Amino acid sequence: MAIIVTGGAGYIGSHTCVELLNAGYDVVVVDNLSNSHREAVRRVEEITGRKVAFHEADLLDKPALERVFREHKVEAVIHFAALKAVGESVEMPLEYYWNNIAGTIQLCQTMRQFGVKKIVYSSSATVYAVPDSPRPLTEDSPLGPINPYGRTKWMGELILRDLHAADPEWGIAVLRYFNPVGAHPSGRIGEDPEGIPNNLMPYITQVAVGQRERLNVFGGDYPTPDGTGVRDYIHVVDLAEGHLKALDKILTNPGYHVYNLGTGRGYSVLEVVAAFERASGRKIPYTIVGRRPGDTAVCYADPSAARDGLGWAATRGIEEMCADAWRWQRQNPEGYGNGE
Ligand SMILES: NC(=O)c1ccc[n+]([C@@H]2O[C@H](COP(=O)([O-])OP(=O)(O)OC[C@H]3O[C@@H](n4cnc5c(N)ncnc54)[C@H](O)[C@@H]3O)[C@@H](O)[C@H]2O)c1
Ligand SMILES: O=c1ccn([C@@H]2O[C@H](COP(=O)(O)OP(=O)(O)O[C@H]3O[C@H](CO)[C@@H](O)[C@H](O)[C@H]3O)[C@@H](O)[C@H]2O)c(=O)[nH]1
Repeated sequence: MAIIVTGGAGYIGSHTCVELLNAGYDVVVVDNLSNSHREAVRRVEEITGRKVAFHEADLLDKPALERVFREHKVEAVIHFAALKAVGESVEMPLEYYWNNIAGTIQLCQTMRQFGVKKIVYSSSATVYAVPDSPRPLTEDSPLGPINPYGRTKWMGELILRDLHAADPEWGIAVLRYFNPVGAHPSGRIGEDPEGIPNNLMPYITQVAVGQRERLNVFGGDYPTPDGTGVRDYIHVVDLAEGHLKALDKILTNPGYHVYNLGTGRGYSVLEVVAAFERASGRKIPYTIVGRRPGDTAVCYADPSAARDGLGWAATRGIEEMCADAWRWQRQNPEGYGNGE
């Protein structure tokens, strides 16, 4: 029996494939490589010493998806495939709704057709409404994403909830990630953003390696201890392990489950910069500039539902996140390169 990983060539998907293979699962990756490289899957095989069944296919290509389900005996699906750039989603809402929503619907239709009713879904802390005052977000905090990308993640959740209400045989785990960072400790797989990174950690690592001159810190006047934004950074390997726990859960206990995956601890931008400097021995020059539109002051998880419901808690701290992000960047200054 195999697990289909959609988006398995991507950042979080590739790390999850490593954990699945190490735990003995057979892994089938479905990815259109729109934001990833075939090389990532080869390196997953190298790290684990196991083979991955790779299908270069788009979730919107129904016959291709059916071929995958026909070829493999599929037990469950972990669904990472999505477009994820907030700014781009504002410019291209139709592409985002089409890819993320139509892709999810078509995947679920095909699953139903082949009698596969277990799915782990990648959601995001971005589905939460901005709280009036900083407090840890629990799964029943008010929802209200403020950009098209966030709305696609939220709509995906609603579709899955309705699916479970209509057919309770479905086992669904919705995982709301906070801020995934870091890389596999081997330094062989990691985050490989195209162009100028939007996110803090890849920007910092590119400054450290000399590809960018200095970091712009977006806002120094937030109501936080040092004035910079606070986020709940989570090591991507902790996140990957959370997916295995979620898979165990739905394989043994159908239902509709929602869990935050975060550490419960927030770090400011300047705290991350300081931790990275300690981990890398490199100085990160920075300038404090204006706030980035759409950013909130503070965002961190209450991770207790995942602890109680999945027996999962993040174990890797900020130093390890920085050390692993740095090793990946240093060993792969061009990411996976310009190849496939
Ligand atoms: N990285 C984050 O900060 C973050 C935070 C919260 C949630 N998420 C969610 O986690 C998931 C994985 O994110 P990631 O950071 O690994 O992104 P990523 O871009 O590295 O991975 C997504 C993968 O999906 C593939 N893909 C996209 N559309 C596809 C389609 N229609 N058919 C087949 N493949 C397709 C891409 O080629 C890519 O390999 C996404 O659903 C994202 O929304 C990410
Ligand atoms: O060059 C940069 C980049 C970021 N930041 C700050 O660093 C923090 C983290 O920013 P970033 O890494 O972009 O993460 P978020 O803005 O928290 O958004 C991420 O986390 C959300 C919640 O999971 C997801 O929805 C988004 O897709 C994902 O980009 C924020 O305070 C930013 O203002 C900077 O100061 N300079």
